[in-house]
Amino acid sequence: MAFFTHHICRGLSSSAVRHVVIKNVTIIGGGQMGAGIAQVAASTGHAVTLVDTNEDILKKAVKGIEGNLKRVVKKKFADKPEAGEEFLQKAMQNVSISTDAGSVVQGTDLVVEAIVENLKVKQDLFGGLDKLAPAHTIFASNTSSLSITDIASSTNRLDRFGGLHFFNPVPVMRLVEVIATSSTSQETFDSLLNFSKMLGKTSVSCKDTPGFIVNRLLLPYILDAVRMYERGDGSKEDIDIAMKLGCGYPMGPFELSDYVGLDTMKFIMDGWSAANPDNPMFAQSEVLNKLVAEGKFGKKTGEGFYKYK
Ligand SMILES: CCCCCCC[C@H](O)CC(=O)SCCNC(=O)CCNC(=O)[C@H](O)C(C)(C)COP(=O)([O-])OP(=O)([O-])OC[C@H]1O[C@@H](n2cnc3c(N)ncnc32)[C@H](O)[C@@H]1OP(=O)([O-])[O-]
Ligand SMILES: NC(=O)c1ccc[n+]([C@@H]2O[C@H](COP(=O)([O-])OP(=O)(O)OC[C@H]3O[C@@H](n4cnc5c(N)ncnc54)[C@H](O)[C@@H]3O)[C@@H](O)[C@H]2O)c1
Repeated sequence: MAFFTHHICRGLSSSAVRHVVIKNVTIIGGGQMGAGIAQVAASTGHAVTLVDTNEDILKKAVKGIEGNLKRVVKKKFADKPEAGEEFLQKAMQNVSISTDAGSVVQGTDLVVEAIVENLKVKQDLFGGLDKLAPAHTIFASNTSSLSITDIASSTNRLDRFGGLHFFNPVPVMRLVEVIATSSTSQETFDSLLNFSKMLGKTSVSCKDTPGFIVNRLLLPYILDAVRMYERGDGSKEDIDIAMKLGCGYPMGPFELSDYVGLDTMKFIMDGWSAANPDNPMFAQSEVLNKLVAEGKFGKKTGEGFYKYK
């Protein structure tokens, strides 16, 4: 069920803006991003269905969400344990899981996709859901690097399609990039901005340009660090220490790469390399290719640039 509200948008003087109030959210992809988005949406009162093709991943995601929320409750409700327990119960009741995206989108206001960073796979998913979701349902992708316009092209709801780019770990990082394509309607864009606000996030408005704002600047930095290491100009440990202590970053580029996932990083690089074959920045990285070929995807598999076991 969708609700429409009218409100006066700050900065737009007297123009009334309509937006869909998002109550029911379907999040597709139960990996690190999908689980994080589900946690935040459920704990801010949204009815969330988390979907993955793999049931074990969904069970692990729910366990992770519960564990994270217990930590939050312990800290935030230290002197009100009963209120904390109620908050936890409510949030967990807001989460359900499914392996069948097609059946759950029928009652949803918003689909947020956080599956593998591959254009064809995302297009296939959205193309199928477009035929099943109600007309009012907004589709959004959490892609790191792909064009929202390209992903949306598999659907007939270009006006109700945008980008919601969250940051890892979602419960901690305060930003959401809200991306409008040239076809995204103002109502859809305002609905996505409002949803981000409801999640307690700060949003920035982005055009559908490669990497939006953050990754357009972050990618060259991380890739330059990998090249520096490959040339032997610095050890990964020293590069990480240098950026943490020299720039005040919470993680160095290799720690951050392991945290993001080297499989995802390679998908991003390969995609940009295909689109920009003459740009040496996206040339194949031997080190990255080797780690990914060995299944060393970073923190999530227990080893990447560093070992976590
Ligand atoms: C080549 C391509 C490369 C580009 C890749 C792009 C990828 C993508 O598109 C964009 C990104 O996301 S870019 C990536 C953007 N991301 C970054 O840049 C991240 C950079 N790293 C950081 O900001 C920090 O190291 C962390 C926040 C991860 C950990 O903080 P710390 O101080 O070292 O350790 P701490 O003291 O343990 O934790 C502090 C608090 O956080 C809480 N918590 C932790 N993990 C949690 C989780 N999974 N869940 C929930 N909560 C979690 C914890 O409970 C604690 O809460 P409290 O209430 O204070 O008790
Ligand atoms: N990792 C990050 O730091 C980060 C940050 C921002 C955005 N992103 C983007 O978010 C997306 C997901 O990244 P992640 O790190 O959570 O990946 P992940 O590998 O942790 O999770 C992806 C999940 O999607 C599932 N999946 C794959 N195809 C599916 C399908 N057709 N239907 C349902 N589920 C499917 C997989 O089983 C897996 O559980 C990617 O587009 C990535 O670029 C990642």
